[in-house]
Amino acid sequence: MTAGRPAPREPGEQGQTLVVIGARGDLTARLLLPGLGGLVAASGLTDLLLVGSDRGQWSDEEWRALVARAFADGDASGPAVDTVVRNARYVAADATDDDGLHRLLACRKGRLTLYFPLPPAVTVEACRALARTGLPPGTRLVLEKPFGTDAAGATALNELLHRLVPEDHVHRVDHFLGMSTVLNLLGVRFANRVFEPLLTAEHVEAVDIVFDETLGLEGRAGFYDVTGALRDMIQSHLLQVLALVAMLPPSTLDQLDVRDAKAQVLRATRVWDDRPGRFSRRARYTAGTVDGRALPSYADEAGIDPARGTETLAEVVFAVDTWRWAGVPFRVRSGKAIGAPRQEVTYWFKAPQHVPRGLLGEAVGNRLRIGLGPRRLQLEININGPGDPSTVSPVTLDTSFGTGDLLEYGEVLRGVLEDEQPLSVRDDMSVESWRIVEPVLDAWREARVPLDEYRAGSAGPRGWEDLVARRNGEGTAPV
Ligand SMILES: O=P(O)(O)OC[C@H]1O[C@@H](O)[C@H](O)[C@@H](O)[C@@H]1O
Repeated sequence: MTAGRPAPREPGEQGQTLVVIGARGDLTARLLLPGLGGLVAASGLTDLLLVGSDRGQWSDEEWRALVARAFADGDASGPAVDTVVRNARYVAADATDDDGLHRLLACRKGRLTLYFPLPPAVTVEACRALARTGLPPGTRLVLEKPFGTDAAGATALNELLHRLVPEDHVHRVDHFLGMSTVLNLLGVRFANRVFEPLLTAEHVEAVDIVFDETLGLEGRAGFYDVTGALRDMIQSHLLQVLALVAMLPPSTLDQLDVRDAKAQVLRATRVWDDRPGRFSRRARYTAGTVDGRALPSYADEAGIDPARGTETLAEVVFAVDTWRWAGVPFRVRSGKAIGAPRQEVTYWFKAPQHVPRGLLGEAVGNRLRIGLGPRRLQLEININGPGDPSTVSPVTLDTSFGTGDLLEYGEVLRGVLEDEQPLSVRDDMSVESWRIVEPVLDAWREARVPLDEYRAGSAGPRGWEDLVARRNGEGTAPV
């Protein structure tokens, strides 16, 4: 998506420094560095100083060994990769403390990018400390979700960030926006005359955005138990996907055009009928087996407070109040520890308005399914099968997407290092996403929606076989 052009520089700048604050955290080794390794290998980026920083004492050698392992995990090799590993440095520092920050800032060469793969409260503390110490001109800040914990928190965080750097130097990372299939939504929708004119309320009955996973808690109790599926997945990644699924065709792929089009969708999005008590569901898993792995009940996982009632599966129906989508339910769901999980966007087309009398068989409404994993596109249509030519039955046209050259984090980091922002979440969107889900969080806090249960490895709670359907604002029958 990005053009591969060199990032603009401040006068006199040479090279760039990427400081990963929280370098010894899980996300750094598992996702960030493998993605960065692929990017370094693909772009031949040798003038990058990669600085790891964390509270604990560590040597440069220990950091370099971690970087080398993670780059190898991302299948990255070659001279540029070796150079970046060889030059990498580690600085022991507490990023919420002025002395630590001074030590960190002193090691930079060229343009500075500070990456915070940290919990929101620590990121805020670090930004407050940066506001005291000051930042070299041209510094870029990179944040991981969640961006605040509610709309007021996101607004306050944005104000704090804007005291440090202008908005166009802030990258709010959402790695779903680096997924090749998510990026493919743009190609599928806007490069095909046969799809885009039909993706409107006139022809589409409902849109589903589902991202269920086999993964359970995976040792992330500290983060997940105060977050839950609604905040972890729907408020962030899936509302970003919804914006791409529903946005008007942008004039160009420039960040301004794409982000304006997405922001317009988010501003128009609200819980269906403004009734979160009715148009949302939540559940959590009990003990079971997923992919041959035995999982304990969520409530029995180490570090969990069962009384908190955190959901591991959430479903919400949204309306997008625009001419194009008026009356079309967007059913968004994400769950953990789901057997045979679905990860896809589905446009459900209305039935044909007239099927000629005499045509036999069952003409089903067409479906366009865009797989987020596995990456494929399926179009369900009606044709006549073998035998009577006037008898129709459904068939599926099925094709795979090409994979991207880079891992998701590599794609996102390319935007960061090349100073392009179409894949990052703009300040206004970070607040809108909270505004959209807050009525659901309130309804759940007030116990207006029961917390259901489902066995780990099952498809979800009994009675949830179909997504919540919303027709004329009533009923729970499938569309
Ligand atoms: O499938 P991916 O790329 O790992 O993305 C899903 C993950 O996305 C993360 O942002 C969530 O915090 C995780 O809970 C989730 O498992």
